[in-house]
Amino acid sequence: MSEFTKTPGWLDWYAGPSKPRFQVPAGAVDAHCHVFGPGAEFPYAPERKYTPCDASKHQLYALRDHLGFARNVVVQATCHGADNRAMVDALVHSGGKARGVATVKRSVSDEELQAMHDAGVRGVRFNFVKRLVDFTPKDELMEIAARIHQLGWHVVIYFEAVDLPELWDFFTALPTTVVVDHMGRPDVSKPVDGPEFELFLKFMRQHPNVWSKVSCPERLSVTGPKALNGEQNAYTDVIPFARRVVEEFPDRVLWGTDWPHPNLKDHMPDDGLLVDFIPHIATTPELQKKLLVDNPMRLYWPEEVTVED
Ligand SMILES: O=C(O)c1cc(C(=O)O)oc(=O)c1
Repeated sequence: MSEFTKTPGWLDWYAGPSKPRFQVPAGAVDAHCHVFGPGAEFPYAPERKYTPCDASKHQLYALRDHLGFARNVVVQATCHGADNRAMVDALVHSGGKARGVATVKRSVSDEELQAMHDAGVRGVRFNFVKRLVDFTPKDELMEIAARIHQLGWHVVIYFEAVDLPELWDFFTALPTTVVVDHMGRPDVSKPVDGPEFELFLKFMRQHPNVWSKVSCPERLSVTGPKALNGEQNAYTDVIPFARRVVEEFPDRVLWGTDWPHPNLKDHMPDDGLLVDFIPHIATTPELQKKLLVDNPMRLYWPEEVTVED
């Protein structure tokens, strides 16, 4: 038994998800998901802002198989702080089918970085969402970015759309590939061609090293409908935003389930129905293959990608 008590109101991940109607292409990668603990084996960090339910690597890999994915990218969840043991353990037990994104502090040693590299870590995550993490000075983050750049890793950034103007100079100074979580969390009640989302598109347009995950419609949607009870047209208000990014930057987009969906307050989606959301935002087989196979393979398993002339 874990000694941890879940945050009040915590929603557990959806047990018994439906089988997706949309069949993902062969070799598809769920490029954004997490493990939580289990807390008894990998304790949650003292500085965490929430205490989740457990969500183990075995449960994650069972979901991968059920949904038809071939691989995962396991992103360090903030409830584990900079203690990457649960994430690294998941990579090590994936049979080479998972790579990871870590959270590190300035004090991390070169040996620790190399050990994480050997386990399959290929990026670090910088989080600017105030409800999730305490502030880290930008000079510390820039120092980390310079170090992990030498390992060929990239930086994943998580921020809210309203904070992009203030973070712009820092983001555009990063020396690595930069991957934005969940499209920079647009307010989808605002127009897709309005100034806020236009700034995000400009960020990607002007900086070819910037990629975006077109994930988390369940987090961004205001009007729904929710991916529950067989709903095949879920989260319609998010579709124009995600489709816009996929169509303008087809070679720089990634998709992930975000399982086990930390901090959802309203509902917990059926992950099978989340997969059925994909063809609404990547509308052709070509776009789907780039989103789900070619792009994540290029970023996370480049040694397996053969370059075509
Ligand atoms: O919006 C969130 O609450 C959230 C949290 C985390 C995390 O705690 O790592 O990761 C995500 O991708 C999203």
